[in-house]
Amino acid sequence: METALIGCFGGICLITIQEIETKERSLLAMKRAKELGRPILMSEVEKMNHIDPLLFFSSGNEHYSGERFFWKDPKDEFILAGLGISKQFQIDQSDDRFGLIEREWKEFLKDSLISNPFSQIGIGPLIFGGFSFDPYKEKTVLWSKFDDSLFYLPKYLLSVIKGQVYFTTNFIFTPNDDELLYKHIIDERNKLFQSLQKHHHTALPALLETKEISPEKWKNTVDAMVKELIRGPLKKVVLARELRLNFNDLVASEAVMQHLNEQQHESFIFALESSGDCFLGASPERLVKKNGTELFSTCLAGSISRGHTPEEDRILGEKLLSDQKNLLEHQYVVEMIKEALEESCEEIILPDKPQLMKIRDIQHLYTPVIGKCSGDSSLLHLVERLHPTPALGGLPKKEAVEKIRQVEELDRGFYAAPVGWLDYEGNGEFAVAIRSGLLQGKEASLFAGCGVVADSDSESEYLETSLKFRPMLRALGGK
Ligand SMILES: C=C(O[C@@H]1C=C(C(=O)O)C=C[C@H]1O)C(=O)O
Ligand SMILES: [Mg+2]
Repeated sequence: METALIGCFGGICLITIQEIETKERSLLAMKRAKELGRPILMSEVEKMNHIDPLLFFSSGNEHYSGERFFWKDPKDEFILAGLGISKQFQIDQSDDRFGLIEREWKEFLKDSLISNPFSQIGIGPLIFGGFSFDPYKEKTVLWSKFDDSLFYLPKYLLSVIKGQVYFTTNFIFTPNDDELLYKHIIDERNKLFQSLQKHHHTALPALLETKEISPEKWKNTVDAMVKELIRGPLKKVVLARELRLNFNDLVASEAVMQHLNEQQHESFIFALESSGDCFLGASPERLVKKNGTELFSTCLAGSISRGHTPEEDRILGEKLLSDQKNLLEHQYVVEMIKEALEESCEEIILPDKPQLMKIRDIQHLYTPVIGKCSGDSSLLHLVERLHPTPALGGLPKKEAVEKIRQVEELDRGFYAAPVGWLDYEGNGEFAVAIRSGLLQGKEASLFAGCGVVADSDSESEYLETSLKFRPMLRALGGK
């Protein structure tokens, strides 16, 4: 769509054809809201010149602080940055939280006016958010700003897809709104564009203290778990722990995002703000992506450190590829993901042996999965079937989650759970929120876990979790 200028005088552009269309559409949306007696969404997509998505995210620090999200895929081909909350979707403890989010989103989209002339997924109205790992785990104050399921439709969405920039504005008209709302939104949007001209650079405060939460107790829990796994019937349980960090000033999410973006090229980079806190991370693990009838998932489990030299690194990789304990840890994940996807897929492509995924601080066993599903398969239903895979929960799934609920000291919140987006056409992508942390003012919590099997040794599992803290720790100025 062209943004044709009708009149520009002395650098001030008065009105565009696009604005006239927007105004007409907004009058229609207001009329519809009054007739139907409920809120109506009007969403518009425009093509833009290049805007740095992190700059866009940062530019929201004044007016949209606490209402921002960010998402980038490992290939840098798909980036989303959202500012402001047009509509929030949240659900507390429920057995049907995935289905409820999906139904509420579909219901909300009914009768909406969407102007999107581009055939591209990830533009136009979409919700971004995540789920807690286990809604039945006793809540602590740590995650008080996040509900068990929390998504929002942003007011403004920047999508950078294979270098092309799209800008979506989402307006909601209620039966009581009049033209003033339209004017207000246009003013607000103009202010947002003006703020993009400014340079936003936020430095990180100094890290004063890094505290491991009960490491000895954690190792004892792993030892006890190993004994239980030897007895059966549980085969694998993932146990996680926490680091708590203190800084001399407030930690701005954009400063951490900047570092993650520079330091973690091979990962999904995500951030979700909620009421002043921010959950963010750099995860190498895709849970599921849906693009039309194509599905993509990842089996990722089994880990070893990187070498100091290329030769040492190669030897470590070879060792991982033939290590029975790690291969078993991985195989459990492959079997479960295959079974979960088979229900919705006509065809699944899955290599019979894992390969290596090498990322900055660690290498993993990795099996990519591709599936072909029927067109009406729902992404959130797939997320529900998959979460948690034995890479984050264990095997059997239900018993492992119950065991974690019972023995793990940590309140996982959104850690190790699905985080991602769902658009108005049912396409989207979810990553597993690992290598992540929660920013809370002058403090932060980091999370890391590992797959415990009958063959596990608590000291090496402890060291494995230490490697997994590194990406977030480095991004926060620690070692
Ligand atoms: C649980 C985490 O990572 C998961 C556990 C792995 C393992 O135990 O080998 C490997 C990759 C992830 O699926 C984490 O990073 O916190
Ligand atoms: Mg492991």
